[in-house]
Amino acid sequence: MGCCLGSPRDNKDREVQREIEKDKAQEARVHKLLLLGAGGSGKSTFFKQLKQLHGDGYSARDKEGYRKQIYGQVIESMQILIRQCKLVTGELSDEEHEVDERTENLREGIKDDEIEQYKIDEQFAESCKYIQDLANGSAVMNEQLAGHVKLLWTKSTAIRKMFDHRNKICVPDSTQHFLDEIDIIARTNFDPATTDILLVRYRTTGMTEKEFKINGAIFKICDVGGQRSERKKWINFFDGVTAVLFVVSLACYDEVPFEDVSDLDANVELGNNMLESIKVFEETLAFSCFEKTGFILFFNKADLMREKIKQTPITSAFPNYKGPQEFQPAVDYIQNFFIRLNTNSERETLLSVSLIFFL
Ligand SMILES: Nc1nc2c(ncn2[C@@H]2O[C@H](COP(=O)(O)OP(=O)(O)OP(=O)(O)O)[C@@H](O)[C@H]2O)c(=O)[nH]1
Ligand SMILES: [Mg+2]
Repeated sequence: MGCCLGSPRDNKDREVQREIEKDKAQEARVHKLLLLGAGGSGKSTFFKQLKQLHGDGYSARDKEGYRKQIYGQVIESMQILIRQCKLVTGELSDEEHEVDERTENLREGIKDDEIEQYKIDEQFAESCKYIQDLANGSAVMNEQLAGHVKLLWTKSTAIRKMFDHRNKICVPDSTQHFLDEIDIIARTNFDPATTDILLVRYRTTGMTEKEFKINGAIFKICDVGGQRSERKKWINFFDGVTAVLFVVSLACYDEVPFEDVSDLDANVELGNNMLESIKVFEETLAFSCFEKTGFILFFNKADLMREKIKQTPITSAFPNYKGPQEFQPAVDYIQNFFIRLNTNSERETLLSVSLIFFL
């Protein structure tokens, strides 16, 4: 036997060692980027955009999932709009009313002599009942349902008026897009377009990861849920993170957090999504495992903010802001506010980027 030939066992060990080293080298080449941010800030939308631009696009299975999410959003939004109209006009039974006690702040935004305008006309009673009777979490669509949705959306002034308060009742901005297109959505062969896929609102649970090759470098991007209950799981994904991509919605400064509307045990003290976002950012910066981790801040939903600032000043979240209620100075203020929250000089400089949205 030649001296350089080892036993089969030695050979096997060497092979395993080689495999481990190969894996390590491969891992070292992969940059793990963790998408963090409060619920609804736009993490999954960014992830979907990457999938479209740098991944293999959306499979038939993905599209089937998005189709259901769109049906779910249409139904849930309509149920909320009907329910809130009934709440403000005092038409809910005592039992139902109790559940919705926390949305009383909505009443503050409506003058007493305007309340009657939120009463859904009797002619829409059947449509309201049909939609309200659908089980929680329904994600179905058919001609009859689409007919009821369309009738309420196009003919009921109360529903339209309630939609104007969507920031307080957790109806996503993008619901308008889907309600306007209800005829297309209801077709049996409805094939969601890229815009539909990017606009659909679906609260992430758990974590989704995917590798992307961008300009020769390999990035593993991890998308997690940002709702309060989801944030408790974040720590499980902190291993080996190259950088945190922290997403902030510029348009959330007048929105009530989802949990403050839906969770009876929630601490509603904050009551504002921008303050929630600031709190989450501060908490994330404070994790000891991120002491030397680079942070990239993404300021998102600039298109919505540009419109919103014409009506609503940012002082609802930033009472010390003294600048003009105009897009650019307000955005500069918000970006600086976040950047200054990083007091750790050892951490790589925060980079502030505005996401360019797809529309
Ligand atoms: N108009 C507009 N809508 C946006 C933009 N970014 C995200 N959205 C919409 O905002 C909603 C919430 O976005 P998501 O990506 O689901 O938010 P998220 O951070 O993943 O939320 P969670 O999964 O709950 O943590 C979706 O309906 C998106 O289509 C934007 O730049 N402009
Ligand atoms: Mg998400």
